[in-house]
Amino acid sequence: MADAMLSLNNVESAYGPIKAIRGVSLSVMKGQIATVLGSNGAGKTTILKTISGIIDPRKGSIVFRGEDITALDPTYVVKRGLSHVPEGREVFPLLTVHDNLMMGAYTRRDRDAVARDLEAVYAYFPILKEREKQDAGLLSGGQQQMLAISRAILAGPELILLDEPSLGLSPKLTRDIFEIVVRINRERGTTILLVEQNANMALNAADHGYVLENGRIVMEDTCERLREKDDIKEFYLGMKEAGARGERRWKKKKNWR
Ligand SMILES: Nc1ncnc2c1ncn2[C@@H]1O[C@H](COP(=O)(O)OP(=O)(O)OP(=O)(O)O)[C@@H](O)[C@H]1O
Repeated sequence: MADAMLSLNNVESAYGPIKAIRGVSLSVMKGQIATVLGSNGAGKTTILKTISGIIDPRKGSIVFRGEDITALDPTYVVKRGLSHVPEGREVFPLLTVHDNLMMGAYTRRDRDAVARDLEAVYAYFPILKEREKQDAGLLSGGQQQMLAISRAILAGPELILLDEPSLGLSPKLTRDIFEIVVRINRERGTTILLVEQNANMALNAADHGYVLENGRIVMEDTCERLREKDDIKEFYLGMKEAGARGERRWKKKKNWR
């Protein structure tokens, strides 16, 4: 049985009066990819922001590599080995591709290892090497996603938090990026927590999954088993039953079986 690298215990976070996540408990096992599925506004981004210290939770605790990191400053959390790839990438548009990557490594002193990591990300994404002297703002959306993931690797993380890498990308580019994410996990042993609306891609890439609805976890299981569940097929994989019966089932309340 793998160890939990990250655990959230009964975490609640809010924006003023709006409770965005309530009583969220989840674990990410060392060496695995875990995913949180959920539709718009379910609270996926809030979970990641709460883990990385951008938002302080109102309740609950977060343990990373055996240490309580609840509400710690994001800079400290990064130094402990946790990198966050935010939704919308947030690359520095006026810095070159190379300088964006080096921003990821700026707290590191192990220069040789940084140089090896730079070579590794250029091998995963050769287009970044080709364009290393160009401003990041000139890259396409998909290339900026590659850059954001690569910048996270340059921080030398044990765990990467990945917020909707498929956002705004074509199906082909989404597949390509997911393939590299899985390789990063398998080849480098980096643990990954991925939040996604694209359930199909996420359930194929990840080992373990959680379903988030209105800020609460309503289901968890291995991704292999989640793919076989009726509610997941219907509501997340779009495999509606045909005809009137299917229509009735579609309208009925989800009961997460
Ligand atoms: N800065 C904010 N101020 C107020 N409410 C917010 C803020 N950010 C998010 N929310 C609310 O918190 C809830 C959860 O939002 P969150 O962004 O975490 O969801 P999400 O699952 O990541 O959605 P999406 O897939 O659309 O990015 C939503 O009801 C949202 O409206």
